[in-house]
Amino acid sequence: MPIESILSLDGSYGSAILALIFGAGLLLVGYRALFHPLAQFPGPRLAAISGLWQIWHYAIGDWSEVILELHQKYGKIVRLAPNELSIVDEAAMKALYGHGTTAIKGCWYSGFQPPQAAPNILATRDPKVHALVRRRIAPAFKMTAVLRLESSMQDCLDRLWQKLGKSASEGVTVDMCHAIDTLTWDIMGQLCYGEPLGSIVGADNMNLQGILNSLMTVSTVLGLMWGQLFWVDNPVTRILGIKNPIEEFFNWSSAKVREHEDADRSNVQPDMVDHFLAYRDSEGNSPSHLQVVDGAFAVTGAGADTVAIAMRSALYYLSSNPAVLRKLQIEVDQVDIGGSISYKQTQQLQYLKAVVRESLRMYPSIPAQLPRVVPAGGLSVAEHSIPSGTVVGISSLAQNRDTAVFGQDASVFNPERWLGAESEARSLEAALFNFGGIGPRSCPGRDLAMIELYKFVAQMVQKFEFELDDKERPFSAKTYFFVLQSDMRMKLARRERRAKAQAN
Ligand code: HEM
Repeated sequence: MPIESILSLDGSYGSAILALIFGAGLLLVGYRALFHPLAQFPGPRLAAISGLWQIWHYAIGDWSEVILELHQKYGKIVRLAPNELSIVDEAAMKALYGHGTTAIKGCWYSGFQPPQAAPNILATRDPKVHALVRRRIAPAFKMTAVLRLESSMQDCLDRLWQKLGKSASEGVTVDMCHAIDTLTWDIMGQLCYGEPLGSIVGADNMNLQGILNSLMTVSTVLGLMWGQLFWVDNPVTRILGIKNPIEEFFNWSSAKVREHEDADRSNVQPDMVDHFLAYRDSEGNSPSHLQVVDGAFAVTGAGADTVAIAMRSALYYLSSNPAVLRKLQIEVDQVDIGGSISYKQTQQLQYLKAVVRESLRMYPSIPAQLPRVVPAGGLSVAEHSIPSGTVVGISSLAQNRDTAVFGQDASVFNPERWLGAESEARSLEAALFNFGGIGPRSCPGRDLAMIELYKFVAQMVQKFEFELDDKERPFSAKTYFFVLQSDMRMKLARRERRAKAQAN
């Protein structure tokens, strides 16, 4: 056959194939926009026809702003991707994230599963596997176990107060992003591995937080893409020696657990890794190295930055609302007898509790929707019926500002809303969505986080006057699962009243 005819044959095949692909693409777009079961729900047009719209916003880190604007513009239910909806609805929240839910996590979470590890507590989608993993780590999170570690927590806080006191005396502004990061990494290190980790946050030799931030960025974006972690973990990346943050963070956790396994720890205060190692299943079997690493990996990854964000949120709202700060100072001063305020003392401070709740409500550490798959039988939201198999999620940021629950001032920082009748506060509390609900996949670190938060805010207010250096631009923030904040500069001064109280 002459070469020309082969070419022409190839050419016409080529055109036909192109035309077919183009036609199929058009059909798919038309179907998704007009005939798909989710076509009835409002949302950006591009989001309805392709997942690329959401991937783009996840990649540029502006999802906090996007998800709020979407719900303000379109209402309770918004279409985020061809098969995904975001919902603001208290009843749906309970159905998806409450006790007894049968909604499993969406496949986005597989982007958080380290390839070489045991099933990860956050990423595992199978409820039976998850229940076993959760049981293994549960003893370390009991309130009694956590409270036993309060003095280690206080040591970390005292180190911070010393550093901040020095900056206050020298009159230099402090980057509260870095200062609080070192605190929460110190606490997390102390509680999980028995040693502070704050000094290695951002340090050149071991930028642990930098690795975690890259992990969050990579997993958040790749979780939405076909192939997920294959993009960063494949033969080519391995030959080229391209570093994969998930593997780096995993290897670091594995080495830390190995140190515990190799040491004689009979005479030390047990930390979380000790609790994980001590676990025995119903047949008396101890966990494998990889299973213990999974616990340590998840706790270190989830337990430091989330709390740091919440602490900064409280400082931000306090310094932007001087009357609230003043009222809190007066309350805190009543229990200030010179030493550091304990967790038990914080529980007598009703205004402190209101301030912490309100700042968590306004600025959640994990603001994006947490995707779940609608189970068999579908999900009813208001007058809509959402078919099974649809990916749906509730964003804490949008849910916590639902005017139907929190009133017309839902977007205003107002701690007073928590100070009404106890039943009213309880029902507001039940409508908050900060810790992933109260079901099987909710946050096991909630109590620990609240202890850290109450102690930090009470003691900061007890010891310092503080204000934002630049009120117009308090800090920078990008959202990659967590909100990654940077550059929050504050001016500090030691509190006069304390000096007087001590002199008396
Ligand atoms: C203010 C602080 C915190 C916030 C706002 C927070 C929020 C959350 C949320 C929303 C989830 C559910 C995630 C999802 O379904 O995708 C979660 C899960 C989780 N959190 Fe937290 N968290 C905080 C502190 C902590 C701490 C201190 C620890 C550990 C020491 C921790 C460990 C975990 C773990 C291991 C999971 C996975 C649970 C599972 O899937 O069974 N968190 N957290």
